Amino acid sequence: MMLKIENVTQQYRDVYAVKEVTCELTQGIYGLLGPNGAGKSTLMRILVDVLKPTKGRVTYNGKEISILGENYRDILGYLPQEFGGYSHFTAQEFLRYVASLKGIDSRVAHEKVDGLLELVGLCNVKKKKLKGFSGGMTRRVGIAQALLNDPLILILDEPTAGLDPSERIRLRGILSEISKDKIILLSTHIVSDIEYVANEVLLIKEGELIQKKAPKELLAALNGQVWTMVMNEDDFLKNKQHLKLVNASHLQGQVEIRIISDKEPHEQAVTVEPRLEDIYVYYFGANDVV
Ligand SMILES: Nc1ncnc2c1ncn2[C@@H]1O[C@H](COP(=O)(O)OP(=O)(O)OP(=O)(O)O)[C@@H](O)[C@H]1O
Repeated sequence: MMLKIENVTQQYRDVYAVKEVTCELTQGIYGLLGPNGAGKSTLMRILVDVLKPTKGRVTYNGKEISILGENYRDILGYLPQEFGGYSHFTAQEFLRYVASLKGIDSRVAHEKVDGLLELVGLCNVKKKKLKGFSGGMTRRVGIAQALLNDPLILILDEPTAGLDPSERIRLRGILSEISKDKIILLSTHIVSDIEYVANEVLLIKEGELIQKKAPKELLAALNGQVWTMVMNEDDFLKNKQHLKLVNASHLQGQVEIRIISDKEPHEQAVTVEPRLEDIYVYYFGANDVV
């Protein structure tokens, strides 16, 4: 099972939404991580064949996905970023409807739908209309519809958007459970979504794939470059703009900072074990640490 992305580029006038992305995905969970506008949704839309790239190609087991057409869609599950509508349907009706569009036999579909409602924790509200659902509940319906045809390739665009922490944890469990025979690609800009489940993390910046590694390898590369120290507020304010800051905790005139630096930033600074959040700041910066 191999999804191969070769020199995939998507250009809008002078903007490259995706630029020369080349990589191979085999069985496992991949986390696509990048800031807003990095090109995650565009790449995913290309991978599910709703958008034809300006350049490059995507193949599944050696065959171009656009040529595979229906055969490709049969093994594909997709949660788009904007998932909604169908507000007058109940959750169960909606999933049965999608199942019929996917050509699933109605008896099989009824069982499948109930199983998936159970899996995403919506059994007790299956007869309620979608218009009354919270953002997190709607997202879970979206995840269920992507799973209806037991896809071998599952593409989830920000599946955790709107989910509360317990729903996020539940989703991570579901993904691990079903990943044995699938290629799962999920996008997010929230590091903790993929820290525990992704076999590999793909970092995307300004349309380019800048890293594709196991979380452990990404973390190892930052060893010795993550530091913490305590400084007073005045010094912090003076030096703040020169620091690659991951976190700043203010307490009684003092600030405990966590920073990335390839050299010892101060004699009192101590190195700490890198986390994926540090990786994010290292590659993408952080402009909202105060
Ligand atoms: N149809 C389009 N026309 C013009 N520009 C586009 C179009 N679609 C995307 N872009 C641009 O391409 C870039 C990548 O967008 P994309 O939505 O793929 O990013 P993203 O990583 O999914 O962001 P977000 O996390 O905010 O959803 C952005 O600069 C966006 O403005």
